[in-house]
This record gives sequence, C-alpha cells and structure tokens, in this order.
Amino acid sequence: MAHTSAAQSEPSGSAPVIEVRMVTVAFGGLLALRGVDLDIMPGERLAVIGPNGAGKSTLFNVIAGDIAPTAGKVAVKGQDCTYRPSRHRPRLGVARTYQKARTFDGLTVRDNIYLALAGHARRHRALWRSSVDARMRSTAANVAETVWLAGQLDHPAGQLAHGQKRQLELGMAIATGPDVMLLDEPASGLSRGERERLIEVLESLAPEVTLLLIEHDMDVAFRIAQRVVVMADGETVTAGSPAQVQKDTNVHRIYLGTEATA
Ligand SMILES: Nc1ncnc2c1ncn2[C@@H]1O[C@H](COP(=O)(O)OP(=O)(O)OP(=O)(O)O)[C@@H](O)[C@H]1O
Repeated sequence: MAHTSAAQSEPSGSAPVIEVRMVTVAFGGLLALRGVDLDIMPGERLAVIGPNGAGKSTLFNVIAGDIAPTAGKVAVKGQDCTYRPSRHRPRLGVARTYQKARTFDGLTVRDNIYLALAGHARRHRALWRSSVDARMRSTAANVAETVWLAGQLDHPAGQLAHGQKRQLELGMAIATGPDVMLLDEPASGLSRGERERLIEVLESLAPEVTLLLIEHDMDVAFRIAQRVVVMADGETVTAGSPAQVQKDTNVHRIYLGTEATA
C-alpha cells in the first residue's frame, strides 16, 4: 500500500499545474489533513474519493483557497498560493463549482453566464464595446447549449431544477475558459439522465483542461478520471487508474466494502 507519495503523478516531463506539499489542516485538536502531497499535471483528470470524513472537502478547499492550511504549501502553476484567498484563483485560470450551486436566481440563464464572462473579460481588460457585448451574449448562448440549457436561456435561474442549476454553474465555470476546473461533487443530487449529461459535458472539455473533482458517485468518478486518489483519515491512501483502484483490496476494505468487486 502506498501512502502520501501514492498521490504523486508519474514523471511526465512537464511541471504540475497544482502542487500540494505536506499539507496539514487542524480544526482545533482534529487533524483533517495529515501531511498530504499531491501533484496534478496539466490536462489531467483526477478524482479524489474516500469515505465520509476522509478529508476530501478540506483538501479541495485548501486547493481552491477557501481554507488556509495549518502547515504545508499549495502552488498553482508554480506560484505559491498557500495563503492566497480563493478570489485570486481565477487570475491563474482556475474555476470552481460548489456543492450548492451559486447562481443569481433573479437573473436569466443567459445573464448568469454573461456575468461570468464579463467578470473574466474585465480581468483581461477587454473593452466595453457593443461588439464585445454581442460576442459575449452569443458566447453565453453557446455555453448554455454546451450544458444542455439552450431551452432555458431566458428562464430565471431561480426557476431551474436542482440539476439544471448545477449545469448552469458548470457553464459559468466553463465560460471563463479555465485551464483548471475544481468540481465539488458535481454529480450530487443529479438524476441518472443528468449524470450522463454531466459526464458528456466533462468529456467534451478540451483535453488540455485540468480537472479535479471530489465525488461520492463512483460511476462518475471512475468514468471521468484518468487517476483516482483515495483518501482516508486525512491521508492519501492510494492512487491509480480507475481500474487499479477498483481492484485494490485495501480500497475495498476502507471504502467500498469487502464485497465490492473489481
Ligand atoms: N470547519 C470544520 N470544523 C471542524 N471540523 C471540521 C471542519 N470541516 C471538516 N471538519 C472535520 O474534518 C474531517 C474531514 O472532513 P471533510 O469534510 O474534509 O471530509 P470529507 O472526506 O469531505 O467528508 P464527506 O464525504 O462527508 O464530505 C471530518 O472529521 C470533519 O468532521
């Protein structure tokens, strides 16, 4: 069984887009993360799984900049971001989604996506011209189509079903053209059909987009990820391809249950 080093990628010649080094997070006397190491390579599709309380959300939030670690280091594209709050991540091409979608309920689907685009354009000093506005409106419509919301373009976000709201949030993240997407349980609360759509959308992302997801839904995690990191008790227990992780008897013991089959 490998320990923290199991979450290191195979050497591939390029630098990791995200580096997590010996990250520890203590909540009072409780160690939620115990010296976690993780490298995520550009274009990699990585899922972090593990039983309740394993430390997945804490690790995710440290990477996203929502929790500052008690010890250790986080770098994005080689820049030390350990104590940089989450609002700095988009400047580095990092977008994230939340378990509970954060959309503007009074605004339409189009305007939610437009706002995400506008925020990104401002960062890149785009000019506020009518041609830019028209282009962003058209891009918003294209993004809505990508996330299966073309028919709801002019519906207020507040009227969308849970799954559609999550699709919208995913669209808002995709709209910014991120290099790295951090997805917090993207399949949570989705119907079977919506999960299939989610998988289709994620599979349609450009291959250079790096994807990190924490996910309880094994089907989604194993179908999207090239590499799966298994956490338990604040540590990375093992990592490998979905096929390797499904066969790992230690994973069965700590997470899937001994009756699980590969
Ligand atoms: N803000 C907090 N204050 C105190 N303890 C916390 C806090 N956040 C998480 N914890 C504890 O840290 C440990 C790891 O929690 P975390 O949410 O990271 O696990 P998880 O793997 O994401 O679990 P789940 O799958 O249930 O969401 C748990 O014991 C949890 O109770």
